[in-house]
This record gives sequence, structure tokens and C-alpha cells, in this order.
Amino acid sequence: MNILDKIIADKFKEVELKKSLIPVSQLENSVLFDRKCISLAESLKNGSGIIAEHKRRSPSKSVINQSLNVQDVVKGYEEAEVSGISVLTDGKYFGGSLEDLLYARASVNTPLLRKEFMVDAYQVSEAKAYGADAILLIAAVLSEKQLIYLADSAKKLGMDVLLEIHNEEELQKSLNVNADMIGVNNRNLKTFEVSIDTSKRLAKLIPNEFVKVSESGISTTAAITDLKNYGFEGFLIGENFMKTDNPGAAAKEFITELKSMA
Ligand SMILES: O=P(O)(O)OC[C@@H](O)[C@@H](O)c1c[nH]c2ccccc12
Repeated sequence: MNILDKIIADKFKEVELKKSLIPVSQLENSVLFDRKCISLAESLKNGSGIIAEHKRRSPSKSVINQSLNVQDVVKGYEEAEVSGISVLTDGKYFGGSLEDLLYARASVNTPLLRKEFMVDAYQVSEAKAYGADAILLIAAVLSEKQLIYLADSAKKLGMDVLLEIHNEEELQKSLNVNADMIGVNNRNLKTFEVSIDTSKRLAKLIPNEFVKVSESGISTTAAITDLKNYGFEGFLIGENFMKTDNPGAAAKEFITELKSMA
């Protein structure tokens, strides 16, 4: 079993357990469930295009930063004028939680992406109840049918959908999904290999109705300029900011540099 298979197997168990503890009706009755979402896709088009991520650790890097407070991090990101903030909610492999998402929501108005391994519509309802504006769907772990169903579930609740692919085959099964954005993950989740060329190769195959997002392994403003030439409007950056003592300040410096290049 590769790491992705392990994560998904654990996720199925986790979701079943949660369903037995908190019925979906309880999620639907929560305060944030009726909150109007802010579109992440629109925000990307109108701003810096940076989606900054809150990520404490990952299977590929182990510890990135365990000593920060999520509220400070997201406030810093908002001050830096990021277009969106991604909050990892997986506990076992990434050290995140739904509480992180809730605290983030209480701290900022910037669109929030729930970064999670979605396998069940229950998690889509959770995302809404804990304040997300958008969800991630990973084509590598879902069938076309599941992708369509989960995306429709999110759209019904007013959330945007970022659909993640990393090869041609995954793009093929994504074309009929009601997603707002297609994200090319430069990191292969099975081998952890990172190559920005993956984004460049797949860019021309992605229909224009989707906002194009490049994910992972981005650490320079030059990479962004390069990716913009391939039609990308969104750039998901985690480790490059989170490895510093002050991710907000790092994001601010990065975005200031980006602006000076435009
Ligand atoms: O830290 P990086 O290399 O900047 O990557 C951020 C983000 O793209 C990455 O965390 C990610 C992309 N897709 C995912 C799916 C699940 C978990 C994590 C991810």
C-alpha cells in the first residue's frame, strides 16, 4: 500500500466513526451552515492569486512547523493579501483538525479552502458547518461518479470546488465534474516527487471554463511569473511560508515582490 492508499483507508474509518457520533442533521443545524460563502475562484481572479496554506506537518516532510497558532497564521496571511487560505484538517498525517478551520473562520474573511481527503458527502457538510468556502476533491482517489456527486453536494451548499489532478488520465475523468477550479498538483501524492513541469504540461489540456491552479513545490516569484504564462491564476503555497517563524510576514514579502514585478 502506498501512503495515499493508507490515508484513504484511514479516512473511511474516521468518517464512519464521526457519522455515528455527530449526525449530519446536527451539522446542518449549526450556525455557520447558513453562512454565505465567498467564492475562492473569483477571489483568485481579482487578487494576488496566492492561496497560502496552514500545514503543520506532512508525510513527505514530517514536521514543518508545530509551534504556531492557527489564528495568528491566518491573520498574517490575510494581512499579506493572499486570495485564499487553505487549512489542512487531516489529523493523523498532517496534524490539522476541523477546529483549525473553525478558528481560522473566526479570525479572517478571506475565502477558506478545507484541505482534506474527501471520500463522503458527510465531509462536505462538515466543511460547510466549520466555515469553509471551498473544498478540495482529489481525482487520484475518487471515481468520476464520486467526483460528480461530491462536487454537486458542495455546489448545493454554495461552496466552490477545487478539483486536483496530476496526470492526463485524472484530467479526463474531471471534465464532466461541476468544479470551479482545476488544480495541478506538482507533487505526486504516491511518490512525493515534485515537478513544476507537471503544471506546464497539463495546462494546455485544461478547458478554459476552469480557473487553473498550480499546487505544491512553489517557492519563488519567478515560478509564478512562469506559470502565469501558461494560464495559471491560482498558486497554492504551503511549506515555503510555514517553514518560517512568521508565515504571514513571509507571504507578505512574497506578494510585495510579485506586485513589484507586474
Ligand atoms: O507545501 P507545498 O509544497 O507548497 O504544497 C502545498 C499544497 O499544494 C499541498 O499541501 C497539497 C496539495 N494537494 C494536497 C492534497 C492533500 C494534502 C496536501 C496537499
